[in-house]
Amino acid sequence: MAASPAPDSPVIGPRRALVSLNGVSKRFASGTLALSAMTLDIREGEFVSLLGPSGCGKSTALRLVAGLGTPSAGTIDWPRTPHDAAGTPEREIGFVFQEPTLMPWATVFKNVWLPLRLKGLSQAAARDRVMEALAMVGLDRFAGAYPRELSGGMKMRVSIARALVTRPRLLLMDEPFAALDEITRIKLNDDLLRLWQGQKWTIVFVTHSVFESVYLSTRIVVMAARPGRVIEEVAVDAPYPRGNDYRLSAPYNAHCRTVSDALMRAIMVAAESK
Ligand SMILES: Nc1ncnc2c1ncn2[C@@H]1O[C@H](COP(=O)(O)OP(=O)(O)OP(=O)(O)O)[C@@H](O)[C@H]1O
Repeated sequence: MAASPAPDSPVIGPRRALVSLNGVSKRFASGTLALSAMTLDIREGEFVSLLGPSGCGKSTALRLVAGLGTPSAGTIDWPRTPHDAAGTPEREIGFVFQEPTLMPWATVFKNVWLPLRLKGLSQAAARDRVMEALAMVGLDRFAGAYPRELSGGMKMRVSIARALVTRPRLLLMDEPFAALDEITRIKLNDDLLRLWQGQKWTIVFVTHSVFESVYLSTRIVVMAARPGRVIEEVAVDAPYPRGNDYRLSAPYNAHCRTVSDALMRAIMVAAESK
């Protein structure tokens, strides 16, 4: 079975909640109950994946955590984050979408500068941080390039750099690698883990892939649809750093089987509630 986590592994690291969802539901104006009574603590340093079939509310949950919309019921609490005078938490988040959504007319540098520019930082004042973010994703030599000159994987790296440039504590990633080919995806999975370990972020990662979730995560939240809800949680106790040996190991396969079984149960529960 799985080896014990290393002493400094995030699996057994600090356990304080950075953000807590308490009975969060979301019903859209169309009447769709996208999320029903979701309760989940995201603890500092965790890599949590939300896994489930299409329509189970993964993106809705992520968007609510980002403050892009409000819950219809329940609360999202940031117990360790300062709040402004109106009581709004000063979320320090970065958001990465499935599409890189880069400005085609702007250089890589200017794309990554955007969040700092919106905060009022001039190009000169932002330069060091933009270059630092580009170096993190291995693209500092491409600061002057335009998106059309980049491969799909490079565009996604730029999108990640743009999310990192504000130095967020929480990185929210909505199926960021789903549109990439297998080899690029494996490479970006490895790079993301390396960055996560180095920078000690907290990550919430939405995916459809059992294999990707087991490779990356400390914990996997399996969700079902109609209505969107949490069905099971699976802790992945394999130590980091994880690499190709882990991908080919018996513990990895065992975790994939456990998570795959949970996903099948989620699909069946949703089918019964049709
Ligand atoms: N703005 C909206 N207005 C109305 N319904 C919505 C809206 N956004 C999402 N939904 C519905 O809410 C449900 C959950 O959607 P959501 O996108 O969160 O699921 P998901 O698990 O992320 O799906 P996928 O994996 O396909 O991206 C779906 O039935 C979807 O059609």
